[in-house]
Amino acid sequence: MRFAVISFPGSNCDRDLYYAIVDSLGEQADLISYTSTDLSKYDTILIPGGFSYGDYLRSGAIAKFAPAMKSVKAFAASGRPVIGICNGFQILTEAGLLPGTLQHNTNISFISEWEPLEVVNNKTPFTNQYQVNQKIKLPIAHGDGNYYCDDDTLKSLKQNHQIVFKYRNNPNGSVDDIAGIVNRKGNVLGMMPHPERATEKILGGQDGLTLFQSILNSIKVRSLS
Ligand SMILES: NC(=O)CC[C@H](N)C(=O)O
Repeated sequence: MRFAVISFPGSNCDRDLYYAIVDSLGEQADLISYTSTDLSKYDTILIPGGFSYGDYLRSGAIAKFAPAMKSVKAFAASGRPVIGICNGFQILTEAGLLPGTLQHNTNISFISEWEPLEVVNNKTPFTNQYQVNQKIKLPIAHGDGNYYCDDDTLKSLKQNHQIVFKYRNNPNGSVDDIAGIVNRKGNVLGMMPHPERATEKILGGQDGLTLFQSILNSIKVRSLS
């Protein structure tokens, strides 16, 4: 299984993701540049956290124009898994691959802490190894994590079971306590918490490793069918 981690100017969680895949999960990964356009040898694309282009204009607003993003869109359209974590989630909403947007946290502060979450939907390629309603704990580290969408979008997110993770103690003002969503097809995930920072006990918890194991499982199941 081969994962691509796309580094943008200002990404700072790309190495954490690489480490999580190679050392914690035991699979192959490449750190690739935002200028790369050939994603053909990868099974999953990971868009890491950080401050791409210094968060100028809005978080993720400039990264959406990076050459790699055209290929990410084609990759997503083919039904293969794409994950955006934190700034990666912001990039995916800006690129139109996920609905809604990420606003400043309601307290206008950068929040860095471990956060209790609930797995709302375990029928996705990213969560199939969790139990439904499982309580987990992952770190967050963001200033713009306040997920917003209009009422119609929220209604359709609920109807299509696109809400995947919820905060149990909403830290940033996100509508409906949303911490992570998938697209309608279910193959693109965006989430503000950092699973890559919770893949070993020594890091404070392993609840993030289950997410990467879920992807492995879904790719294996797909290749058998
Ligand atoms: N850890 C991150 O990815 C930070 C995301 C983002 N730039 C913010 O502060 O909101």
